[in-house]
Amino acid sequence: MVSVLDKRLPVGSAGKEFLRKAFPDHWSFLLGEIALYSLVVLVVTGVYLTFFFDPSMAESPYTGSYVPLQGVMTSEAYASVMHISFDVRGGLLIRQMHHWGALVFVAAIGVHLLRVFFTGAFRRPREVNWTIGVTMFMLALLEGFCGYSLPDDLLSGTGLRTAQGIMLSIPIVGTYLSFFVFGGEFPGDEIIPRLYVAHILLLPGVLLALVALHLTFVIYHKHTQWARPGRTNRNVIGKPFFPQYTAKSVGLLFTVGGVLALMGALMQINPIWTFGPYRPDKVSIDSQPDWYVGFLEGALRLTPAAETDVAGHTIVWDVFLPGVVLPTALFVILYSYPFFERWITGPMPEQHLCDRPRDQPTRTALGVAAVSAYAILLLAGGQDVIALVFRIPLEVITYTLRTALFLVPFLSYHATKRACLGLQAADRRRLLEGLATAEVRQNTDGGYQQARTLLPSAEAYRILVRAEPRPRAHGTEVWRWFRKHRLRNALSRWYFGERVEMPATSWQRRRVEAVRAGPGEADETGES
Ligand code: HEM
Ligand code: HEM
Repeated sequence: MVSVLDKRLPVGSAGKEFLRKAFPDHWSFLLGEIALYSLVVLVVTGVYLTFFFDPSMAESPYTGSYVPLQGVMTSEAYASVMHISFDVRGGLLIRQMHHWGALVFVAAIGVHLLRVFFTGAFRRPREVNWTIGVTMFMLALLEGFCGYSLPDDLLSGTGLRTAQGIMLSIPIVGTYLSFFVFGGEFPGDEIIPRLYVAHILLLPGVLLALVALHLTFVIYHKHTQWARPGRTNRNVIGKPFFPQYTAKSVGLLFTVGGVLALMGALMQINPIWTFGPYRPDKVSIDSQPDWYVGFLEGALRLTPAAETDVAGHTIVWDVFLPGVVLPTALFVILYSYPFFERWITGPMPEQHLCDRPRDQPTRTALGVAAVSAYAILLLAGGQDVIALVFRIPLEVITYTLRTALFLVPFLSYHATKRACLGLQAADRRRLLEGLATAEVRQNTDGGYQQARTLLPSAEAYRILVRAEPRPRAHGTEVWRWFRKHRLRNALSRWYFGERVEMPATSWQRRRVEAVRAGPGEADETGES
């Protein structure tokens, strides 16, 4: 069969080259794969759910097997999810796997994004793949929100109401947008069928196409690797794709599937029967969105009320800023980050070695500050739960979190930058002083000294091989004073200005050159 195909298609040669591709090993490179495999679980479980889900908002009295709701008017959508949960064989398990899968999927993407950010894996030539990643991240959030809205229970209706409020807050076009999306007044009877098409066809279609493109780029650019003797900016050292890497990756697929099955079987999620079907006149005070929308909910809760009337239009700042400006700003920053860093770095060759976060103090500090701001907004999303559990007045929590939102990122930025520089200084000390041994030596004056050995070459290599962008001073003496260059130079000084210089004695450079030129490890395949 293989030879028949081989004679007709270029599978043999292309396949052989692909199967021998080297993939470097590191646990942090598994995060992208966890995202990939939870997406596989989502597609498989999602297809099963489509067999039973009915995306209709037509209402009728509930007649299913959950006794407390019998006779209550519900939509067909709600009744079908109740049917999946109580009557379909394995329905609740698959539904819970689907929901847990969604939570794990977005979490894996988030942590994968942070890995790529902190190791600088978005630098040339991977900027485009970063951009594709950010688009997938946005689509994943939308996909999760659409899915969460499908069961038409009180929680999903509350979420949709919030989304409509955010749409309405957009000046001038808000009302038209809301009418367009909902097909008239909220909630109408169009929104669930529309979200359904988006959820099972449109968004997964685009998402899967982008995942394919993303992985093609990973193969085309080759994967980044951590600096180790033999690993340079011009080669890739790792396990061949087949059989070693494939075996590991298939193992991970089964692990992700198994863990999600266990979670679906053992941990209840989104029990829609506790809150009942959505009714526009009812609001659930317990409602919490899925975790990945929590930061928006938190931002809405923390922003103080403020309105402005402009030419007969009311701008509701406390909804517009957190609901529209914040997510837009987040994605604009994410999209432009690699290009911003490149702009202040100036021309650099391709970068295939991962940065150690400590070697880029400003980038690492900015990342930690952003994560801390995100964590505070997420906490604010559950401010009512915190008030209830710890019996603290809601206002106290709100004011504390408002202050923390400004203070904590500022402090984390400076603390992280100091910590990175401190770690660089510790590296420098280890390079200069070597490692302490168990031997104690007596000198000619009778004093005692602990003997030291040179730092092992692998470790010296890791410390010394680092990308070394310097603050830029663009242009000639005259041009440098032009505003464009002044801003760029100032940003470059702030970004790259602080670093601990490593000793560059000739013996150390020679050692690095020696290991750099040396062969890779015996069990691994190198590829230029
Ligand atoms: C990125 C991928 C996906 C995410 C993040 C996601 C997320 C979700 C979430 C959170 C729910 C609510 C579950 C609940 O009832 O508790 C849901 C429902 C649903 N999803 Fe997805 N989903 C994804 C992909 C898919 C795909 C590919 C399909 C089908 C081809 C699908 C079909 C469905 C159906 C039919 C429902 C309604 C049934 C129900 O709520 O139990 N999903 N989805
Ligand atoms: C559906 C979501 C995603 C999937 C399934 C996915 C999958 C993967 C996989 C399997 C890899 C190779 C292994 C690894 O480095 O972890 C990878 C690499 C990469 N991903 Fe993603 N990813 C997703 C989202 C993102 C996002 C949100 C970003 C950034 C904004 C991103 C940026 C990158 C980059 C730059 C690489 C190359 C890294 C390197 O060579 O070191 N990806 N992705």
